[in-house]
Amino acid sequence: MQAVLLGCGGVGRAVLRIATSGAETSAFSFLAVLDSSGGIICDGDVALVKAVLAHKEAGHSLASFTGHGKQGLPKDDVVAQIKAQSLKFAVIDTTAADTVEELVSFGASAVVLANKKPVADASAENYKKLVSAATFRHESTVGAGTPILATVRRLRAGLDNPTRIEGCMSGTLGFVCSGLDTGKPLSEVVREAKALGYTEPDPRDDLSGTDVQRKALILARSCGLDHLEMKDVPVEPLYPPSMGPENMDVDAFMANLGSLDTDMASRVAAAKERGEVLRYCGTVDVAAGKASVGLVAVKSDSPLGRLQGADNMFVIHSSIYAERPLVLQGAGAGNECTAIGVLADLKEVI
Ligand SMILES: NC(=O)C1=CN([C@@H]2O[C@H](COP(=O)(O)OP(=O)(O)OC[C@H]3O[C@@H](n4cnc5c(N)ncnc54)[C@H](OP(=O)(O)O)[C@@H]3O)[C@@H](O)[C@H]2O)C=CC1
Ligand SMILES: N[C@@H](CC=O)C(=O)O
Repeated sequence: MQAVLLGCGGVGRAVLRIATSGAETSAFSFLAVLDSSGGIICDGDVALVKAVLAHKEAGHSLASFTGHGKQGLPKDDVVAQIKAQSLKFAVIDTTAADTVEELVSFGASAVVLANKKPVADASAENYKKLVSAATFRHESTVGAGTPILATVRRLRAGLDNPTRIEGCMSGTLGFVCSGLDTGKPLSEVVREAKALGYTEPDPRDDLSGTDVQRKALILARSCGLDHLEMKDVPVEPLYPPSMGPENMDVDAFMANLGSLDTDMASRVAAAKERGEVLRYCGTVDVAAGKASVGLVAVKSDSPLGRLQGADNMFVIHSSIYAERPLVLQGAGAGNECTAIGVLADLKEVI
């Protein structure tokens, strides 16, 4: 089965780079690649996919691509050509857009997501439809390549349903919080996280807690709490409403970040006096049917307090893992580790 890649930004390009490098280029075959401008029908031609990747890496849009006898097409034309071929294919979503209807309209046999929005922003009813419409994998939506959803799936398959999962689920906020521990200002660590490809395209998705809220909801739904929706997961933003998307664009937000430095530094200093550090945590209480996320102070020498950089940590409690929980720790953000999760999902569904 071939794959249609929707989205060719940091993560999408890493997917193409890894899939087309090394000896195993035949393991993954791309039918088409699309960005926000349009797309290219690749029909499994690895040399063409590499040329498309180079074109995107040079900062161009796919609509402007020409080469290998192909040229960029409007998205509707790409979709029409894919449908005309009547092939079985998987669609991979590495956009950060609201793609739920688009995904269903592709008529793919399988759906693989790095994009959280189709699963988390969907109503409980649409979530159930999406999950049942095609073979469905979304490992990279939580923990990037760290296999938390596969772990939950395996526990549930073995009838050891998680009762509670808590931990740090944001690479950006992990990086930010451990940077604050070292005395760096908030504005500096957020800029670093953005440059490293950890943040969402709009870093406010991270700093508002919304990205963690989405992950906690996805995790909750994967634990069987599929009645929960975003509004049911309380969240704590790290910036005031005056800096929200309705009041300024991303560049203005980044330029204004320094105004948050002093307040955050005093919260960090107050925690330090108690031997604590700040961590942005999420909790899914399966037994109580609830999930929540927010900034908490934890002991510096606790497992969450010792977490560094963009690592995530998930502490899973279940009947079997009651006395000593199952702990999963690993990179929680980054284009390459996310792409690995996407490719592993793709391998499972093709
Ligand atoms: N970075 C990370 O560590 C992780 C990211 N993710 C998720 O992966 C997704 C991608 O992140 P990232 O690569 O950093 O984002 P980018 O902004 O770098 O890339 C997004 C891509 O999607 C394209 N795009 C936007 N809208 C559409 C659309 N409607 N149809 C087709 N293509 C579209 C953009 O097109 P154009 O190039 O024309 O702008 C761009 O190529 C996000 O949803 C993020 O939450 C998940 C786990 C970890
Ligand atoms: N912006 C997200 C990327 C992965 O989901 C994060 O920082 O965790």
